[in-house]
Amino acid sequence: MPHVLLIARRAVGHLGYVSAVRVVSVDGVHSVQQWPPVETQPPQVHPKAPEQGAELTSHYSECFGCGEDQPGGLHMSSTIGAGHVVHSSFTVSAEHQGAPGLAHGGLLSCAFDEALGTVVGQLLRKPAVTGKLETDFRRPVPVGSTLHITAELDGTAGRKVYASARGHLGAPDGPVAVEARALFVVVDLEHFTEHGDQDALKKLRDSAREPERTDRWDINP
Ligand SMILES: CCCCC/C=C\C/C=C\C/C=C\C/C=C\CCCC(=O)SCCNC(=O)CCNC(=O)[C@H](O)C(C)(C)COP(=O)(O)OP(=O)(O)OC[C@H]1O[C@@H](n2cnc3c(N)ncnc32)[C@H](O)[C@@H]1OP(=O)(O)O
Repeated sequence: MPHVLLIARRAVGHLGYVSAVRVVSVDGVHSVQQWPPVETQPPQVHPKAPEQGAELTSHYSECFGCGEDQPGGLHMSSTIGAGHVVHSSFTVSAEHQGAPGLAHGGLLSCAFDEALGTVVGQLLRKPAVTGKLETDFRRPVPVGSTLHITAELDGTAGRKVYASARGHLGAPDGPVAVEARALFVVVDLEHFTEHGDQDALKKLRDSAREPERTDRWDINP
């Protein structure tokens, strides 16, 4: 029976290097995993990042994770927490099932991609994409339940940004049902202009210029 135990989160040395050490035991064979997997610098929150308590609006109205104009999306909402943290919530509906009455694991991973991308994008205010996403499913997540996800910036190494998240079932202090870790890679805006859809990019730029949306990230400053 696989078993994972989070045993330490510590600051090391004058650089403030943050590391979590996980002992993973599979069929009695133990291995130690370090997170972040490389030496990192403490994340530098952008001076224009939203303040603690700010309720975030969608970064893109057609985003599958948070967009209000995406009927089949997850419709997640997020709030800035203390330090390097964002709190997000995701309510599982019948459209998200994988087994009768239970959330599909891939959709849960998607919710964590969104929560982790939000903490990276909103606090660093740099364009970044998911390079790697790892998810641990600890408990079944029933339809109708809400996952309260706390995502945290763990450190940066050049263009690499490491973040991790825990999803509590039913309440912010409920049992942990899902955990995830991700590597995001900071990219130039050309990543989106070269590979993305031009009409959709124009829509995003136009909405970012709306006066009431000055809280939005400067996609094209
Ligand atoms: C997506 C929406 C963005 C819209 C922006 C608008 C507003 C933002 C504001 C707020 C944001 C709010 C919310 C965001 C919510 C959700 C976010 C969802 C994010 C996604 O869902 S996004 C879609 C899925 N995502 C992709 O579509 C990426 C496809 N991919 C690529 O585009 C390239 O693959 C890329 C760019 C990743 C790297 O390519 P590259 O050529 O630029 O750089 P390179 O390969 O050199 O990697 C540099 C260093 O990362 C290491 N590295 C890379 N990948 C690794 C891996 N898998 N494992 C271990 N290490 C890895 C290398 O080993 C090297 O490390 P080192 O520097 O040490 O050598």
